[in-house]
Amino acid sequence: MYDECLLKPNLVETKMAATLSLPIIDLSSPHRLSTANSIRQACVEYGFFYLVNHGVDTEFMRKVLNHSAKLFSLPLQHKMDLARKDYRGYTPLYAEALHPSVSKGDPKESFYIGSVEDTSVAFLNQWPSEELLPNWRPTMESLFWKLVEAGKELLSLVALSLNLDESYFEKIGALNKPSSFLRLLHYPGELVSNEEIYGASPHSDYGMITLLMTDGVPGLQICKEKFKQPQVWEDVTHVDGALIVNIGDMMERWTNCLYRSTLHRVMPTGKERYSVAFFFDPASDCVVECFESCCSESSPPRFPPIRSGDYLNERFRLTYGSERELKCSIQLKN
Ligand SMILES: O=C(O)CCC(=O)C(=O)O
Ligand SMILES: [Fe+2]
Repeated sequence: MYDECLLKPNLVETKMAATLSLPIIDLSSPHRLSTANSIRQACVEYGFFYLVNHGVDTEFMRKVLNHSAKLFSLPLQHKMDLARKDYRGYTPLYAEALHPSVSKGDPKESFYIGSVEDTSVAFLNQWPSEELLPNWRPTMESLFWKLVEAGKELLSLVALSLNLDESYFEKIGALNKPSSFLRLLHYPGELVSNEEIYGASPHSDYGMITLLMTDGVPGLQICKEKFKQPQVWEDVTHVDGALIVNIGDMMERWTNCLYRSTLHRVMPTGKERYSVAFFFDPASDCVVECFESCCSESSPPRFPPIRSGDYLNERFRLTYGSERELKCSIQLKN
């Protein structure tokens, strides 16, 4: 699917990347049809847009990023006490690459929080103790709930944008215990070697939609035409108070590639950077099958139906290997 030359970007080309003006979508607008139309245009053209009035206020976003910075500044041993298990917890530097064929992991550390909404899995989450990081867990739980709320609201507009009933995703069971994940990210910033050409290697997200919070430090780039060579990368700048939303691979399958799951990456700038990604994915038993409004006789479905859980498991396996492999890579590094 990816060309190898993608992995060796020319740094000159990178520095000269053009800056995009992505569409801004107002989640609270009463003009739902025109908002849905703008979403459609954004998803067809970019697969990315900014979301404003989404219910997570700027002050709270700052608080979340501060809490995230506190976690990552803990001594490594404290963080390793929360090492990732069942896809939840701390992942150290270089332990994973978002592009499956990058041999060395990405120079970033992350902390994963799985659904707090689904009580059958919420207990799997790992939390720093209240003594170590006061108010950390309630802050992240509150963020989780706010993003679930924003995600559901946004999906009703996405359904409308595809000429479907506003409650379509609910009706097909996608939102009944959605498999959502928060990924707190820290890119340390200092360039350790010339080899480290990425903060996060090129990838598309696997799921339905991603809502991303950034701290203002640049680095995020997108490539609209993932199969075209040479690839053209454009900068996505931070907009204060806005979330950056992107379409994932499952939504691309659902829409028969009408909506793009756009390739993106994070380039290192030498500056420390924090971000928080919220992956809002369908419930695992929801079947992802081309929407009727997205196929016709002349444009038949390009992908067979697939259970969301099966699809995600396979993508996770390719990215993370098994949890056993993760433990080995951690031991080697300490
Ligand atoms: O850190 C960022 O800005 C993007 C992160 C990202 O694309 C991801 O975690 O999937
Ligand atoms: Fe991503």
